[in-house]
Amino acid sequence: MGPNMSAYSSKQRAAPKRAYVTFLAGDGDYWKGVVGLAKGLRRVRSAYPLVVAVLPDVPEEHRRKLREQGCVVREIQPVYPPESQTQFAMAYYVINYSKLRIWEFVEYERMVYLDADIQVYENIDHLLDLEKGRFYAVMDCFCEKTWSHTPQYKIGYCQQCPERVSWPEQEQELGPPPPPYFNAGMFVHEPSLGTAKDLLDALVVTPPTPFAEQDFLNMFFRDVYSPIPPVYNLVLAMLWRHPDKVELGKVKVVHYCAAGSKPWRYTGQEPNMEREDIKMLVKKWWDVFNDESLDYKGPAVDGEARQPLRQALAEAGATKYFPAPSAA
Ligand SMILES: O=c1ccn([C@@H]2O[C@H](COP(=O)(O)OP(=O)(O)O[C@H]3O[C@H](CO)[C@H](O)[C@H](O)[C@H]3O)[C@@H](O)[C@H]2O)c(=O)[nH]1
Ligand SMILES: O[C@H]1[C@H](O)[C@@H](O)[C@H](O)[C@@H](O)[C@H]1O
Ligand SMILES: [Mn+2]
Repeated sequence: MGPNMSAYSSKQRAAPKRAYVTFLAGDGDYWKGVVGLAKGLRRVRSAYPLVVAVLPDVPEEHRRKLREQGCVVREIQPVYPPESQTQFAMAYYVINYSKLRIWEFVEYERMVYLDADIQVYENIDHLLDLEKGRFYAVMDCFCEKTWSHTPQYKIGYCQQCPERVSWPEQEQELGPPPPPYFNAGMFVHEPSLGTAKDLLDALVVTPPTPFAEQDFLNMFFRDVYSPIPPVYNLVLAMLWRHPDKVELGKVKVVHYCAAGSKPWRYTGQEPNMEREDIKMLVKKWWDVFNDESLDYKGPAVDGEARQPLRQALAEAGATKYFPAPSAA
């Protein structure tokens, strides 16, 4: 190796490796979300690449579309929920729990995770400079019907406006007020094989609950969770549930998670979807997706990264915690 080459590699080693990461499962249309996100990150001149953790069921044709947009495609193995309770909701849990694999991406020191139904409208690279050792994410809203199984919803309590209905102090059955709860569509995390192992160890003894990995991550990171402002993950229901808490002009990241709001499936038929702000945000997403000037023009991105961590995992004796599925 010549002197230039070694200088280059030591420089590479010195630079902290950072990236955005999203997740893709299945042969449906979520790849459109990932392409939109890749172009959105380019539009705001993010300094870091977008890694896509793909499950084995993502067809090659879709992986190619992602590489053509400059994404780093990394195949991950599915994470299965603990046995029993799972049967009819199996696919849902496998999809969501598999997100936990991103803690295995230890060639990156720090990552911002973003769901595929998220778009970034202003640069958020500074999130990667936050103090390490904490888990950063935006607090969720409990007001939509998706929350109807919870005591919060039943008494009309939402952490976004605790003053509306305060948590009953006296009532024994509800217990203490719930700790701050984040939406897991966006968060800042530090990959680590130790944490990856702890997550999977905890998962096998945790019965699945309705919000799957979101509930699980909320439990797991409860003591290190630091809320960040809602502009980093606008959960769309905030627009009609807590309009006083949203300044739409300042929002940096939009999460198209409300029922009927995925831009690539939008019909305008579902409740609240006829709102002008929603129509504007859906159009804004399409404008980025369709903007050819945002297509990737850099050097061809290599085929699948060869999973350098497989070796590391084996050395750490961790493979038994990430078993290959028997058959599904
Ligand atoms: O068929 C699918 C379904 C999901 N996904 C990936 O999984 C992510 C999560 O799914 P959704 O965005 O459709 O779901 P929500 O935004 O309603 O999900 C919320 O609740 C989920 C669990 O209920 C997760 O916690 C998720 O992170 C949180 O934002 C998607 O963005 C996408 O990245 C796929 O790739 N293919
Ligand atoms: O992750 C879920 C999901 O995105 C729902 O659509 C939303 O109503 C919830 O608040 C959120 O926790
Ligand atoms: Mn989502």
